[in-house]
Amino acid sequence: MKKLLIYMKGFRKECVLGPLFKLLEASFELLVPLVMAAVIDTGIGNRDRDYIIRMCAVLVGLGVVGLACSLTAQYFAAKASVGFAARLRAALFERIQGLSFSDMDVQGPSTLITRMTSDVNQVQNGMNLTLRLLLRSPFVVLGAMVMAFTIDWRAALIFAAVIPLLSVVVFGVMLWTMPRYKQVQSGLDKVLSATRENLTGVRVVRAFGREESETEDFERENNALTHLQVFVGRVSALMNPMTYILINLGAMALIWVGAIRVDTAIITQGAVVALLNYMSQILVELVKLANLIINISKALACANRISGILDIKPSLTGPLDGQKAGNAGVSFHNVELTYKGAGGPSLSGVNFEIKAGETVGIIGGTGSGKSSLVSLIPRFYDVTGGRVSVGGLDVRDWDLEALRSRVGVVPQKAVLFTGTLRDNLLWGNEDATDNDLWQALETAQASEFVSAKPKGLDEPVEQGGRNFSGGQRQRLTIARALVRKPDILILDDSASALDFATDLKLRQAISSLPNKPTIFIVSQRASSIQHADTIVVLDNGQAVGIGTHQELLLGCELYREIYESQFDRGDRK
Ligand SMILES: Nc1ncnc2c1ncn2[C@@H]1O[C@H](COP(=O)(O)OP(=O)(O)OP(=O)(O)O)[C@@H](O)[C@H]1O
Repeated sequence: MKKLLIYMKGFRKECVLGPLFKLLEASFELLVPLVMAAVIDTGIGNRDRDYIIRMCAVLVGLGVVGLACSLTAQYFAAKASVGFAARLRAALFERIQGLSFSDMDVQGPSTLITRMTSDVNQVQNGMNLTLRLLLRSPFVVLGAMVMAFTIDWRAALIFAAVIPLLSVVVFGVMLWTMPRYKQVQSGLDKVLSATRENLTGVRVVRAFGREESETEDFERENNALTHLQVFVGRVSALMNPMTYILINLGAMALIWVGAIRVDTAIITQGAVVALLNYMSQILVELVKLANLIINISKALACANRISGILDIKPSLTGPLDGQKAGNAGVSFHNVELTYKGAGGPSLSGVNFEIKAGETVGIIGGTGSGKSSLVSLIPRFYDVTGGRVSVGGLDVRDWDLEALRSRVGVVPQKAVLFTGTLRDNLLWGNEDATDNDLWQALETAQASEFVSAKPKGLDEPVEQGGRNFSGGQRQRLTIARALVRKPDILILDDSASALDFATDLKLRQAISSLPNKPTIFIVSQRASSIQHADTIVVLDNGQAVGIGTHQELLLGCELYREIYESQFDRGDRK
């Protein structure tokens, strides 16, 4: 938490004024029982109507001023805590943007979303309550005790007996419930992640008719959470009757002792009422204090989890004076890649060299390592053995930004972002003109359907690009990469949803680009890569064949099998 306090910088005034106004409010509250005592003793005792009205006006005044102080404190506390949370979210977002794919794999997107949302909210809530109540509640408890002892220390001895008992009940329930609330939180996390997974995969769930079993699974998790919540709720609910029993016993004792002392004219009736008021003020504040402690401990746990993310040292950093330019030739030297936490290597002993402007086809069965191989070029992952070079230089010696600005990547999953088509295409190069965008769309075989849209480049893109078909999304992501005019273009199975004719036209258009990039085409279709200058055949993370189509047909059994199986199906073009 300490580390997070740097994000409170600039809110010093709010952190002082918030609690200060809360203390002022509490001071006015502590005066109320005294005024009430005066109304009873002097006003009612002497049947002095004017005095009663004056004192009632004082009570209203105290209430209004107290309310004003409370609202002011709330304003400062909210300003500081909301500002703190906003900065924290921004810092988290920036850190997550800087994480490597490897770091992201370890954390997982669900965890990162939880850190950015509910954890930050919890910390914001904890900060707000701390600013308002951390000083106020103990101040009222102490103040009310002092006032009670000043009124009549003998009668106030009842406080000395009741308050420790009250504290035992309130804090005992708090200590018991705190760890259970943690279990509730983790149950809630489970329900949330089940919901998220189910909603993201809703089409698959329906396609496989899994609605019933998914509902059953969900109900099981949900019922477990409900049982735990009800159980914890019941125990917490015991707190109120127990504290009220104690407070009423205390009140009875106070009235009993007070009556005797009023009879013997040691204290007045008003003083007894004031003592009763102080007792209930103490009760309310003890309950608030217990809630505050629960909230602070929850906030601290969340703050530690947030710190955990902020503390991650990005595992990928480029040297500050790294390589910024070079030709677009790519070479793999004895490359090995083992993902963090994976049992074995996903790539091993991969060697090949590609000259600038050549086209490389990468083919192999599912899970053979095709995506892993191309992800090493823009340094999405670092090799765990050997080296990958671009322009003759190890990618780890490149300035990371410069390296990535030269590579256009079209990932397997076509992802578009909410906005317009233009917004999405400008991701490739924000300075691109409309003419550049249309050229990229033309090459990506997307200009026809984009120009048919009523708003053209200004056509809205809904979340995830769901208002476009799979094939249209693929072509738009290819256009986005082309807008960058990359020196190296990686198409990771990005034409899988296109028909053969469109796929062919796309490859021809890319190959005839004026400054033809070095192109990596990952595909399961032999037809997509057979005209490449070099084809790399992967099997179980190893390059079992490297050469041209003709060479591989003669010398690589796996390639021949893939080709012939597709040829037989008539896939060949
Ligand atoms: N982020 C990751 N963390 C751990 N293991 C991974 C990760 N990505 C891929 N793998 C593993 O590495 C191996 C190669 O995966 P990769 O995605 O490169 O295969 P692929 O040939 O592109 O497969 P496909 O054609 O199905 O997309 C697989 O066994 C996969 O389980």
